[in-house]
Amino acid sequence: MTGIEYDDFLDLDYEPTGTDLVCEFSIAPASDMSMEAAASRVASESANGTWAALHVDEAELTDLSAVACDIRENAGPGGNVTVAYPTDLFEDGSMAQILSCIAGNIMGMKAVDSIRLEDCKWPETLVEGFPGPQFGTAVAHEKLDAGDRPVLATVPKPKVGLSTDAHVDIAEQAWRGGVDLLKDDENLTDQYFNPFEDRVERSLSVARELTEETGEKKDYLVNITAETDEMVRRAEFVADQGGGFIMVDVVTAGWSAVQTVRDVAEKHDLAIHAHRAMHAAFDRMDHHGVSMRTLAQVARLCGVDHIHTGTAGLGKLENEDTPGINAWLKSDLYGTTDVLPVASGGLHPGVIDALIDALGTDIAIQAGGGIHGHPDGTEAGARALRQSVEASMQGVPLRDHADAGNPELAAALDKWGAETPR
Ligand SMILES: O=C(O)[C@H](O)COP(=O)(O)O
Ligand SMILES: [Mg+2]
Repeated sequence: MTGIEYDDFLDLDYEPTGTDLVCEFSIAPASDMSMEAAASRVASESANGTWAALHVDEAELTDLSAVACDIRENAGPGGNVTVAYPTDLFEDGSMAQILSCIAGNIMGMKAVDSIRLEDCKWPETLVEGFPGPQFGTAVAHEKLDAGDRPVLATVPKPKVGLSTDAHVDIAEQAWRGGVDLLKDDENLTDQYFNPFEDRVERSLSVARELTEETGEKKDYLVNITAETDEMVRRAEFVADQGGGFIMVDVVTAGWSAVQTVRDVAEKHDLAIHAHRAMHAAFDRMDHHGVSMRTLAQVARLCGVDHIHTGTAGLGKLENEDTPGINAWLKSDLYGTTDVLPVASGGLHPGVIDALIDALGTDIAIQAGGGIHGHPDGTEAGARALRQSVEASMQGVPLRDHADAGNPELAAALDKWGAETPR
């Protein structure tokens, strides 16, 4: 018999192996607990331990213990802890099971006042169990005609309440003005004022007309978010109607549902746009929860092609490490396809130069209010966005480009300047 106790989960001499999943946590221990005591409890509870010392017949047990192997204390309370998990702890290809370990019970333990999962280093053996994205950044030329510029998208506003007629009319103007993609908002799914099937059928029919008219491929990020079987049905409907993209609210729908949709997407050659509504419930507090960086990693493994990663502080959302997250999404991960990061939330033509400076051109830019709030309407707003992208890519100051025969950009700059909205 062997006794398994909390101390067994702490080994500061342990070097993680190439098959360990290595997680970085920031931890504030409970006031009566040392960092070592809190770290060993975190490693224990997230792997195979519990609060009581256990007496187990070693012959009957596969050792799946995690190891708290590095502790860096901060000047203030708490610090960072590295925990290494053996791959065998995890079920192949089950994101739900992985998260129930590394971001499960430990988030609420008394042993820590707060705990945040900051980052993960994923071993190849775990990554191989997931499909990863099908298209990633390649959507810009494989499914669209964006070339080297950012992919441009717009969400009709108000986000809900528009009739299908109004929705399709706005879509037509936006496509004609120069965006590549119409996008549903995160809370527009299948409501009576704008039913799913009618909206999809009519919008995609207009997308085909505008593709013909403009010579640029136009498509639609259709929000299929619903109960999982219904999402599958909606994805199939989009494919039947000739659409190339589906959108899922990945956090509210759940990662297992995303995994199911990923399989269906492959059968129908659909790219997946991930909206992250509710992410901030996990990642907004810098001392507790799960970082957006980690959520983005999870999304890439589960196989989304695009994901929202913020606006580097230039839009309406809280500033976050958008450049760092985007770099991870495009980094080498044992040959896994990359992900196209989406900048969205309070963007308008007057901030596009700064956005491209911060994030480069290999992104999607979504502007809702920043297009439809243009003084001359949606089509002018879309033109202004496109002109702003052109200027930024040529290194021409936005005002100079506006004055050089781009009145739509001039009107947008007169209205918004370079403000970052709140
Ligand atoms: O879903 C989104 O990303 C938004 O609806 C952003 O809208 P906005 O561009 O008007 O802020
Ligand atoms: Mg939205």
